[in-house]
Amino acid sequence: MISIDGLTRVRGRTRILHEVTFSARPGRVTGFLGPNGAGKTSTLRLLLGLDRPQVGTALIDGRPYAAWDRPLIVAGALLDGSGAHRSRTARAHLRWVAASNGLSRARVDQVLEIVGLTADAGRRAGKFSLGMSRRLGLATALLGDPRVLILDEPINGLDPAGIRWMRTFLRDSAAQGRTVLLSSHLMGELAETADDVVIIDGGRVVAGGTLAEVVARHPTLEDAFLAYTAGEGSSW
Ligand SMILES: Nc1ncnc2c1ncn2[C@@H]1O[C@H](COP(=O)(O)OP(=O)(O)OP(=O)(O)O)[C@@H](O)[C@H]1O
Repeated sequence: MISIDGLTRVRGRTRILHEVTFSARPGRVTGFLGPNGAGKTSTLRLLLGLDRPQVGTALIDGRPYAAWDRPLIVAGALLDGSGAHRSRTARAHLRWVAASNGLSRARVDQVLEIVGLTADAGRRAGKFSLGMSRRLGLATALLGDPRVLILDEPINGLDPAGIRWMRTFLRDSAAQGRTVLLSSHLMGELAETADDVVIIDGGRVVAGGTLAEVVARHPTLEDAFLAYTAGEGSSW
């Protein structure tokens, strides 16, 4: 369970998040949507303890992420890139992260298999394509078999087969009882994947609920999104 309550973050003189409040529940995929610069990544960084809010709390299963002893078991995160040093092979990177969290080498081979990188495990991360880097980042997130997944634009850089694979993977993860929170600005993709939707614009939550509640009287999620963000043509 992810519980975000009253998050406010100021950078310099700009308030980039204003009392952001929402939750993401186990067994469900929650889509976190917003135009460019709306505050999605900023919210996810606060949730992962990479930045600190001036006001508010962001909890994973009742505690801040950084307060968990073995965080990889609680939550797996995919932000920008793979997180691997360019000169490290995919397998060496995963073994290093696994060791730091007391996880086995056997688990490294499992996650390589899950994300389809077994054949490339001996290649250096710096030689990976964008899609392969995303897969390696996801493999890292999955190392601890976490009950919560936090993914920033997970399908960026994936080819059509990879997008389909990711969709199925996220749905299966939720079906197994995991909490899945993913940010995106790809409406069609989210309409296929998300159970719940939160829309943020200008650092404020402007809509939230089940997919059906958020779409409501609008023909599609994209129409609802553009109406909530008053974004017809402004940021696309
Ligand atoms: N390092 C930074 N320094 C100053 N301002 C920042 C920084 N990172 C983000 N911001 C500002 O915070 C606001 C929210 O940015 P954020 O990256 O969270 O948006 P986003 O919804 O993830 O956007 P996108 O869809 O473009 O990735 C923007 O106004 C941005 O300019």
